[in-house]
Order: sequence, then C-alpha cells, then structure tokens
Amino acid sequence: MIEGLGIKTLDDVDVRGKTVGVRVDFNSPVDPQTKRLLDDTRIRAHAETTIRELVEKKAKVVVLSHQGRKGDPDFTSLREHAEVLSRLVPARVKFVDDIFGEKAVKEIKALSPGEVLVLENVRMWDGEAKNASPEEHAKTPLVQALAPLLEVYVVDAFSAAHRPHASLVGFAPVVKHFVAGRVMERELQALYRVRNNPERPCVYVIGGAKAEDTAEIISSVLGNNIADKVLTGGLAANLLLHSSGKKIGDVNVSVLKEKGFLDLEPELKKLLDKYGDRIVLPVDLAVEESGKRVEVGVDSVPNLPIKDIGSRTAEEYARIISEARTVVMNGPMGVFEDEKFSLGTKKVFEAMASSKAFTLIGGGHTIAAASKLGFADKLSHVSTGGGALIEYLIKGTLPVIEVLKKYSK
Ligand SMILES: Nc1ncnc2c1ncn2[C@@H]1O[C@H](COP(=O)(O)OP(=O)(O)OP(=O)(O)O)[C@@H](O)[C@H]1O
Ligand SMILES: O=C(O)[C@H](O)COP(=O)(O)O
Repeated sequence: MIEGLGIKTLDDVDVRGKTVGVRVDFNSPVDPQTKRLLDDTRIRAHAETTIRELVEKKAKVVVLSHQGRKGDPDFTSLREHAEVLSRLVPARVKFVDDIFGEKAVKEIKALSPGEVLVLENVRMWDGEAKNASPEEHAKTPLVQALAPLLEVYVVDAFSAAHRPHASLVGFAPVVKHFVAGRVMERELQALYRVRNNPERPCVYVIGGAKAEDTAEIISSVLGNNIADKVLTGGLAANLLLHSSGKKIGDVNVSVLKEKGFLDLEPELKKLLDKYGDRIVLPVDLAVEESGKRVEVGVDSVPNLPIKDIGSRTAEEYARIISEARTVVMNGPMGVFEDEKFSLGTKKVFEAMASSKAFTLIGGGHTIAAASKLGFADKLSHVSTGGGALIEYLIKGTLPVIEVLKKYSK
C-alpha cells in the first residue's frame, strides 16, 4: 500500500502463475531519420523493477505501452523496445505486432510463467488516446478483448499518468486486481514528500525553456504554501526579470516574444507583487560576447544573449539550498549543453548533492544535465515524468492517480 494515498501495490497481490497486464511508459527519444531508439532510460526503469519482479514471481507478463503520437516522427513500433527489454530481464521476451486482435490473444494464451510478451504500440489503435472515464474506456474493444485474459493489471506508467487513456484507466473497473507498479510507487512516494507534505524549508528551483509552465508552478507551490522559496533560472528567469521591469536587452526580449511568453507577464507581475522575495530572481547573469562568457549585473544587461545565471546568483542559490530540507528542480539554470554556460546548473546540482535535503529533479533536459554533469546518482529521486511531473507539481495529483485511489484492489 502507498502510505497517504491508499493505493495498492504489487505487495498486495499474488501474481504467481497469473497472467498480468502491465502498462509501462516506454516512450523514448527516437532518431527522426533512422527511427532507432536514442535512449533506454524509461525501458530500463520499468525493466529493473516491476517487470523483473513479475518475471521472478513467475507471472505471465503482458506489456502495454505507447511510443510517440500518431503523425509524429517518433511514432514507431515497440519491436525495438522489446529487443532492448529482452537484454534487461532474465526471461524470454516476445513481441507481437498486434494489440488486441487474434494474434495478440493467441500469444497471450500461449505464455508460460516467467515469460514476457510486448504488445504493439497501443496508440496504433485510435481508441487509445482519448481522455475518458474508466467506465467509458472499459467498454472499448481493447479492454473487452484483453480484460478476460488478465487476472491482474499493473499501472506503472507515472510519466503518462496525466493521460486518462484507455490502457491507463480502462481496465480498472473490470479486472480483479488493479495495482500500482514499482516505478509508479516510487514516484508517488517521492512526489508526495515534495509536493503534498514537504519537510521545510522547501525550495523549488525552476529554470529551462518552458516558461509557460513557470507561472502555474510558482502560483501553485506558493499559493498552496508548499514552497518557501522559488529560485529561478533559464528563460523563466529572463521572463520574470522582464516582467519586473528590468531591461534585459532586445535580443532576449525577442526570444521571449517569439515563444509567446510575453503574454504571461501580467500574471507573473501579479505573482511577483504578491509573493515578493519568495520568488528569487538572479542578481547577475552570464551573456555570450564574441563566443565568451561575460557576467553582468541585472541592471546593466547589454544587448547580448543571456545564457546562464551569474556566479553571484549561483552562490546565493547554493546558500539557500544548503539550508533547505526539501529541494525540487525542473529546468536547467542555463544553456548547460555549452560548458561555458553550465556553471549555474552545476552549482545548483552541487548544492543539492551536498545538502541534507530530500532532493528531486525532473524533466528530460534536467535529467540529461544531471547525467552529463555527474550528479544523477547524487540526488534523492530522479523523476521519469516530463509533462506528468509538471502537472503533478501544479495540481498535486493526476487523473491516473485518482483512478488508482478509487479502484486499486
Ligand atoms: N537562458 C537560456 N536561454 C536559452 N535556453 C536556455 C536558457 N537556460 C536554459 N535553456 C535551455 O532550456 C532547455 C531545457 O529546458 P526545458 O524546460 O525543456 O527542460 P526540461 O523540462 O528538463 O526538459 P523537457 O522539456 O525535455 O522535459 C535546455 O536545452 C537549455 O539549453
Ligand atoms: O513522454 C511523455 O511525456 C509521456 O510519455 C506522455 O506522452 P504524451 O505527451 O504523448 O501523452
């Protein structure tokens, strides 16, 4: 059981010899030209926990997942994902290029205990990616065909838990056992600690390039008195500085304008007025001049691209983090891909790694930065969630979590 949420887990069901459906999130970066997988982080996360456990307990494992969205370049078969999985679990792993037709049903019925079958990309069926209730999805051909074969259904796809889609919620009303997998369990335990009941001081560090989420996260974590302070970097900081009336250089204003972020300024101005110094803005920045890092005060920003927070700001952020008991980071402090502008991100990671706090990071680029800079294994929790993490930080729950709370049995 997941404490505080009342959600049943694999501890609460005997899967030995049973046919178990497990909804994972194998959705991974794909090379747009070769269509080959570029990263196996998510496949590994499910393989090394939930799928391995089900195999060792001699369940007959049926894996469902999506990859990409119809029409996008990363919308591919799960055949390669199954090949990657077969190298990560001590079991025979089969793939079938079918989802719930005769071929899939035949392969499910042929499974032996300890074997794994990966079904085709569930979004290749148009009925999957629709937001609907468990009861509506339970009537669909996917659930009607597979539910009679599955004695247990495990929802492990935290990073898709903001999607009330058929394979995520549709089995809940009709299978005998509906539980959370180990990836879901660990994510919820960590996120409950940082979003629903954080130890204080609680500090959120918001950076990166998706400033459209910034206002919602800041409003939520300060408005709900979750975070004591929000430290800002990346384009989010540029936008907040501009909202506060600072001159950040036309070249930087143009970037914000092109991304449509200037429309957010009235709301951000209200947040700055309402929360004052609980929203911490940079006091210095790093701009690129003739290919070099040049640090400038926020009251004297030249018309040059801002690419990082400055050293003084990084030191202040590190000091605040060092006094925190909970730290959440989403979005790098600068263009960390260029070593000259990785200082701010590195300083924040260093402070998190050496702090006494419970530290959580999330977001594809944030995780990539932590890996590149050598901090990924020095943090309390690295979330697999992208959009799901952002939505959880804003709302404190997700549609699939609410379904697990209601139906897990
Ligand atoms: N000052 C800046 N100017 C321009 N780009 C920046 C700046 N600071 C950070 N970035 C860029 O922000 C990007 C990551 O932002 P994003 O919000 O996407 O992070 P994330 O949420 O971890 O990633 P994802 O969206 O993949 O989940 C990085 O590629 C980085 O180069
Ligand atoms: O990568 C993700 O954020 C999840 O797999 C959800 O993907 P989606 O945004 O296509 O539903």
